[in-house]
Amino acid sequence: MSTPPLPFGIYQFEVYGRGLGGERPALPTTFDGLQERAREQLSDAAYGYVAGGAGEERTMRANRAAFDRHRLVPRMLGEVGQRDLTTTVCDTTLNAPVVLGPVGVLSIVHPEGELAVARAANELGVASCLSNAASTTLEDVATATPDAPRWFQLYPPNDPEVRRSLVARAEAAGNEAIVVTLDTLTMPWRPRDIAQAYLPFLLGEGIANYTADPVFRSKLAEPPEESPQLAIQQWAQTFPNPQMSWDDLAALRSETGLPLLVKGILHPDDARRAVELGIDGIVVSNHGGRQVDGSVASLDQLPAIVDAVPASVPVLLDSGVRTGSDVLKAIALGARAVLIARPYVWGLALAGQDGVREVVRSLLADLDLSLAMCGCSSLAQVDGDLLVPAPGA
Ligand SMILES: Cc1cc2nc3c(=O)[nH]c(=O)nc-3n(C[C@H](O)[C@H](O)[C@H](O)COP(=O)(O)O)c2cc1C
Ligand SMILES: O=C(O)C(=O)c1ccccc1
Repeated sequence: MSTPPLPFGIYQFEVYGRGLGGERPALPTTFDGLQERAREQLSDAAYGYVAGGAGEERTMRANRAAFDRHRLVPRMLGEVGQRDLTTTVCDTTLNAPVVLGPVGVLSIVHPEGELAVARAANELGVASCLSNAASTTLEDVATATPDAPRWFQLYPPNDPEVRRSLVARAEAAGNEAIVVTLDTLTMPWRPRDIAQAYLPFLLGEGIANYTADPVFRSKLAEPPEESPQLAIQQWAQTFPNPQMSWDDLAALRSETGLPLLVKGILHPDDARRAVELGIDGIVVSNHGGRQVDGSVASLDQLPAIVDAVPASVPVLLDSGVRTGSDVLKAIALGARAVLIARPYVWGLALAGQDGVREVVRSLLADLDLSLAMCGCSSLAQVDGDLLVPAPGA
């Protein structure tokens, strides 16, 4: 008989056990604490790039406020000694409803960047989604993630040949899904980066998937190794795609047999239209408040989008998820899973692979314990009945 896997919540006893020997966790144990420590350690430019958002950062605050407008109502005696946090998204079985979301240019916060994230995800068996704007090639990241689900995120470049080549490579590397992000077809107005006059790509960070791409390379007069500046220029011309249309999305749909999710959806009509095109999953997201200042909180749009698509289409959510109770609230409002970004990026900045692992284990432990104390032993039991509006909300 196989023994059931240890619950994620057991992590707290590991911490308390080490405390008996005088050891304390290496990292701060709250999001604000992590961010504050990272600020002390990183350059102003790198810190601002990760921490910042669009405009006055109202949408970043709106994301947090949206979680605060819902309150959980714990239920007693649910017989919750054995918990199951698994869920399924498209064809991928996840051991927990938390995915490490796509974050580009991680070399600006840690030399091991995306590789450290991939290794931490692999250790935990947690799903991760690699950004196409990574500092490491998708092939190297695939090698670092043999035992955990892995997705690839695409910003469709304005050159369809390069797009097809990236998709073919993502398939060949064994990714289980492609996530196409639609909310970043052009760089947004981000005052912190403008103040630093800092765009990491122009320094050649985060373009490894392009400089390694045979089609992209074939269009260069000289190889990137000999003329990095030329490659950067070509990337800067290939990346913006504000002309992208629904027909282009349909073309992408026809170019891959992998499950295709769209990320950045905030309106139910956009979700419906994507599903009509054969899209397999929706990520409700405002990009962590980094794109349109004053735009709606993603959590506030979640219920309408869940209602708009067939139950067979998984709806995921990101932007502002910080704690286990945030994950529960998103699931109670209809999300199949959530993505996180800045929390694990701060873990990476502070302690590389170990830091990512510690941040993600802590979140999963918090989720597992909160689930139990809400009287649920599986995610299927989490629904709207678990929530009430906060007073005044
Ligand atoms: C530094 C940084 C880089 C990002 N790069 C990408 C990217 O390359 N592709 C993408 O789809 N989303 C990207 N995102 C957005 C995240 O995937 C995610 O939607 C958002 O950050 C979630 O909000 P959170 O940071 O509040 O958890 C990035 C976010 C950050 C903070
Ligand atoms: O910085 C970002 O949020 C982002 O998504 C991005 C945009 C262009 C290239 C890489 C990442």
